[in-house]
Amino acid sequence: MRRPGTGARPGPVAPPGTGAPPEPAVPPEPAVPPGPGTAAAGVLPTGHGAADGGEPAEEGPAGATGLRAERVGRRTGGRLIVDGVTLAPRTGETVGLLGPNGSGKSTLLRLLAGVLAPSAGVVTLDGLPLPRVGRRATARRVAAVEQHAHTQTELTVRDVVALGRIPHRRPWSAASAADARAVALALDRTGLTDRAGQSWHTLSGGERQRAQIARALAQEPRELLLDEPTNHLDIQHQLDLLDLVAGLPVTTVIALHDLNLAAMYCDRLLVLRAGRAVAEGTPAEVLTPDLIERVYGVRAEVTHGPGHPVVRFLRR
Ligand SMILES: Nc1ncnc2c1ncn2[C@@H]1O[C@H](COP(=O)(O)OP(=O)(O)OP(=O)(O)O)[C@@H](O)[C@H]1O
Repeated sequence: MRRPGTGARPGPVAPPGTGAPPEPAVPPEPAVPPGPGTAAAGVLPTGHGAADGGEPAEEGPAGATGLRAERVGRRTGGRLIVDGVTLAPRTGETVGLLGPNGSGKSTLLRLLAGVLAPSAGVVTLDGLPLPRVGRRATARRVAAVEQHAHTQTELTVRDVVALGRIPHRRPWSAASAADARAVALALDRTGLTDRAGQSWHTLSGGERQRAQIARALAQEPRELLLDEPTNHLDIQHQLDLLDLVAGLPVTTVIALHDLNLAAMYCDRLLVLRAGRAVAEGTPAEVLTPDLIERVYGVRAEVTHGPGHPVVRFLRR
């Protein structure tokens, strides 16, 4: 991810690590059931199969790296809600997903995470379709934070963050010192260390959001999928969170509504409208008054200072 004003890219990708998308669901009703049957599934890492003990990870074709969506489509209720979208983030970059409400951003992220199965096209990890990668192996690579986490279970913040370690642990094994370190580091990076013992249910919306990010960090992913992660955050925490993500040596796909934050923090943008990709490129290439009016129906001025474009909306 780019740090605002620097244009700097992160270094090499971190060691494998993390996270867990659930086994891709199979049509006709493609939502994959949440993680291994626990009431905490709502806050579980997307897809990590705690119960699917260690299937060997298959190797993909040489040279194919990272998470890619190739011409993916998703039909739900007789309607194509994602339609032929290709997304191939380069290693270490941050791709912003933009588009109006209902344009398909969350659905695309869920397809990338393997939470939903595409009804057309394919999502691959290092060149292998996700179903062949297996959900546990995918979970060690890909962490996803959805918009609304929930759980019926009484969990502390530390418990929630520790869920991110499940893909790395052998079934039924106790947490290791490395697990404890990863959890402590994730809590620290998200400013939640002093909330670690607090009940999840008593957290504010913004604190829950940060706890979910901490859970994803504890997964130590190489690919991070974030669905409007700044939603509940005050401006300081928005910037802190995006700075944090910018400093991670991971490839990130992030759905954002704030065009200026997208311009500040993303290397590339993909704009969706009615499920289709309508623009892709750098923020300076994509964020034009014409595009903003066509996609959002809003007039805007765009100025190009050093670093990134700045969008100013005009009254109708
Ligand atoms: N399970 C479902 N059944 C029927 N329609 C669905 C289902 N899931 C999503 N949709 C529809 O698909 C479209 C895309 O939804 P999605 O949540 O991907 O959009 P989005 O771009 O993330 O929206 P927002 O910015 O409001 O979060 C919406 O019109 C939504 O109502």
